[in-house]
Amino acid sequence: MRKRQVLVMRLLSSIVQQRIIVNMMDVPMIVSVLKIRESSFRSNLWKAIEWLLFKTGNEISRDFSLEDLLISVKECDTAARGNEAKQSRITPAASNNFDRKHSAASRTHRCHGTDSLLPEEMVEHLRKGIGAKGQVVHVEDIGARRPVYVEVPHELSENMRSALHSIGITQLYSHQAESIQASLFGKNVVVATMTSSGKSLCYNLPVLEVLSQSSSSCALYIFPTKALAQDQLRSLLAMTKGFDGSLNIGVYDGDTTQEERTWLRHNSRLLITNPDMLHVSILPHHRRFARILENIRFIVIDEAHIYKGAFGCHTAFILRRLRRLCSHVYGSDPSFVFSTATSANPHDHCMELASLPTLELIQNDGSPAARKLFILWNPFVDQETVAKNPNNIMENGKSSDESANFKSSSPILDVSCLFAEMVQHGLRCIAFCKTRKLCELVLCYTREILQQTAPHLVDSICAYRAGYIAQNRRRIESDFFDGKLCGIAATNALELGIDVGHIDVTLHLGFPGSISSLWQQAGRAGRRDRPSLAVYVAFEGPLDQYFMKYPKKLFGSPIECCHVDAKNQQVLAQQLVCAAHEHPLSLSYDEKFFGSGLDSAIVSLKNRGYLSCDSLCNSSAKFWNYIGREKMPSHSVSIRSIEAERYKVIDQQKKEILEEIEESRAFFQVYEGSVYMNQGKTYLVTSLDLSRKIASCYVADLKYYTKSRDCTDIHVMGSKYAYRPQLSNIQFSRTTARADPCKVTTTWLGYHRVSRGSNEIMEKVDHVLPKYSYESQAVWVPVPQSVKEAIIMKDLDFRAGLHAASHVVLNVVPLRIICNLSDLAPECINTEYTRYYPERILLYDQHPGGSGVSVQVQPIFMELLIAALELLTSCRCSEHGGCPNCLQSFACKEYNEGLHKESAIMIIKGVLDAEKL
Ligand SMILES: Nc1ncnc2c1ncn2[C@@H]1O[C@H](COP(=O)(O)OP(=O)(O)OP(=O)(O)O)[C@@H](O)[C@H]1O
Repeated sequence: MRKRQVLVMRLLSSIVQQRIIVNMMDVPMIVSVLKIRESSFRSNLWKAIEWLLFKTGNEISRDFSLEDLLISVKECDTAARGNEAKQSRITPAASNNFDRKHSAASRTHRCHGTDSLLPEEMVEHLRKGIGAKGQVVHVEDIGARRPVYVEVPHELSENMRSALHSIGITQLYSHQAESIQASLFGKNVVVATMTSSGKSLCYNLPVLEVLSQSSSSCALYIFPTKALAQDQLRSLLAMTKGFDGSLNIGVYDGDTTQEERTWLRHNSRLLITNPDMLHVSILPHHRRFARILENIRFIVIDEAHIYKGAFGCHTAFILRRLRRLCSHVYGSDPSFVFSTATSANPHDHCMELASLPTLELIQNDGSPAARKLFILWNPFVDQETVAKNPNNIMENGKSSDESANFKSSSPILDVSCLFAEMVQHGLRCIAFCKTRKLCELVLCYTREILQQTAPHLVDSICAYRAGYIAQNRRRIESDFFDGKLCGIAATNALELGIDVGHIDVTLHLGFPGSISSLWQQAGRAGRRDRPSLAVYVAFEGPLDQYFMKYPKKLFGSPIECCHVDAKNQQVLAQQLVCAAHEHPLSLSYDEKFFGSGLDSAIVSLKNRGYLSCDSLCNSSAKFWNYIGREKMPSHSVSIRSIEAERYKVIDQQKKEILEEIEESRAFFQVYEGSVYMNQGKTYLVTSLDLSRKIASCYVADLKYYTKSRDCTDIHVMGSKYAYRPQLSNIQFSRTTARADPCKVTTTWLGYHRVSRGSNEIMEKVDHVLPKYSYESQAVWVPVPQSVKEAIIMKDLDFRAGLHAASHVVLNVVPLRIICNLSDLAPECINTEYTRYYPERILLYDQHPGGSGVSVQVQPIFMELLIAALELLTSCRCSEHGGCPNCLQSFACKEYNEGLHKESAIMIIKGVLDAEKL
């Protein structure tokens, strides 16, 4: 009783003290929560206090906020009804899932130890500790690989040998010697060996050898990111310390000052750049680079596997523009060296990328690799799995069956607990997360855990993702390298080979989209000769659960192909305009670079007023000159589908820029009233200035998060208009999937404030923002009218069926195509609107300009429908809204509302039947 009194006193004083905060926040919000609970509030007050005490381990000295109490009232009310697993209205988006389980999970065992552990020891530690419920469903032991060393080839001069010595290398791996010899022989080479297998030396040694033999020879290095370019500059400068000063190695990118640019153009012999810079600066102004282009001996393309999708397609044409200028204007014929991650087709991919006649593939990896243990971790482990697994006997002798009714079921929480474990036990770790938001959440929750288990380590971890300003990213990279940080929650921005020093463990929150990407990420740990650990934590989605069930499919499957579509007519047209601006086009000379589509593309560009020619010559000898209106056509061709318009997110207290965010994301993430996360801290956004493109926010400890209310319309261009408000009467006699250009338009309605504790909507706020539109590509198939009628006859929800069908097709795409799932989105039907939606199953490329995935999906659409039907009919869930194993989707813009499984089954069957007609 004494405890109760103390607590109530503290609670009341806390409420009084928090009045200002309450005022600053949102009084209506608090009142609305109170109203919802009015009837049961008093009777539940004591229960809530006890609940709060229980949650915080009887820590009566802690201050509780009013919101803590309100949330506890709801929690204990829910728990008392024995309904802890109650679904909130908006399950199961990842963050919600976490929040729903967070309070329960915080009561589970946490390790407070900080003794050093080796990666192998960590496996047992996890099995006995936070993984004692059987979450470790598989451990793949990937044995060590012994190095195959060879002598440094005699073709390399004494100068190169001493350069190697200066960086501590006396012997080469066999693949390095093989590729160096091929390059010195003048061949085009692609090196496709494991991560950290010393691929950089494969190009650095032959390039430096040739450049030091001839004082005019030059080389161009192309890296996909600025960070990699800087990393390479550091390695090259270290290697060439003893060289004479004539190389003048430098980075020429968007961060290079005008003076440096001029100096590099005049003096550099080894220029490091990126495809964007080639596209908008170097090629359009090629005369300024005449010295380099006349003497160019090597073009090096690092991380070639990155060049796929729309970016890959543009880069392929940029390389063709570069090669043609070298050939037609400067009389040079450089050799290519590609370095790429292992894939099923590195040779074909790189040949296509640069349109090369020959290319030598080097893939017999001679580098050593230490042992790696690869854990598959399933937070959704069921009794059956646990019972079957003999490893799941806990230390105290109890079979884990006894606790199998526990489902931790929060991958985000599990990754956060694992992250904290690694850091606590001295293992340097990267936690890879699929999205920026997940990355922030993992950081935030890991810090919360460390606050309880090892507070001195809270600041030793941070997040790393796109959006942070370059200066902050460089600081994080060097702090990690120097050991000031021991863990990073990262998106795939850290998947590429930036050297951040030794890493012991990689955590993978969900399947990253391709097996090759998973290996690429896991390869970041255990570089050099130390054993390492990887832990793949599954989401509840079908693909993750499939790999958890059948680990052989993950570890035994060949790595996927990497495709670049250098025949895309839209991209060809855009790039030909740029090429013609640089140097007149000719059918006779340029077909070998641009392919057989050149002729018709030239005619079309002539008709559109971009090209003209001297009409006296015959068609193949004609030269086509650029006559378009834009002074610099490359400036209007976006090669990464990256939007030029960005919003600055500013911390109004510290007056510093936290992030620069793309316009399309800004309206989802930093609207007025939204809760925004950065480096694990939560901020409240106070304004979004559309004219200055600035979002202002301040740090706020909020117990709710926000979800934007919006709806996205897809208008397939060239087809019937998508959103006419009346029913369509078009009958489709036959269904055939099509890939078409489309216009994607998002309309904002407002947002919800959602409680972090209970996941219930606290308040619905309306607001208006300008609509956001962009052009993209969609793949779609019409649904026959007869199917619609049959569904309506059965009194099922047709719209919800369409919505569910597009989800489930999206869910099976990764079974057939290597892609980043965030590239593609399903057409989601908004439940707030009751207007007409076209009868179709549709997926679209999420990035402005399109990423090329829809086009890849089109020929296999029917196979995907068959797989989707299998998935739906084999899933035993009985809810209309399905489950994350079948039709729910992370990508759902409507938070998985308005879905209907039975209706989706009828729709997919109907489309497949119609296709057979
Ligand atoms: N012959 C060698 N003997 C010993 N160490 C080597 C040798 N070659 C390279 N290394 C070292 O191996 C490490 C990895 O090299 P590097 O970064 O070039 O690999 P990579 O294959 O390009 O990596 P990533 O796949 O991440 O791009 C470096 O520290 C490098 O110094």
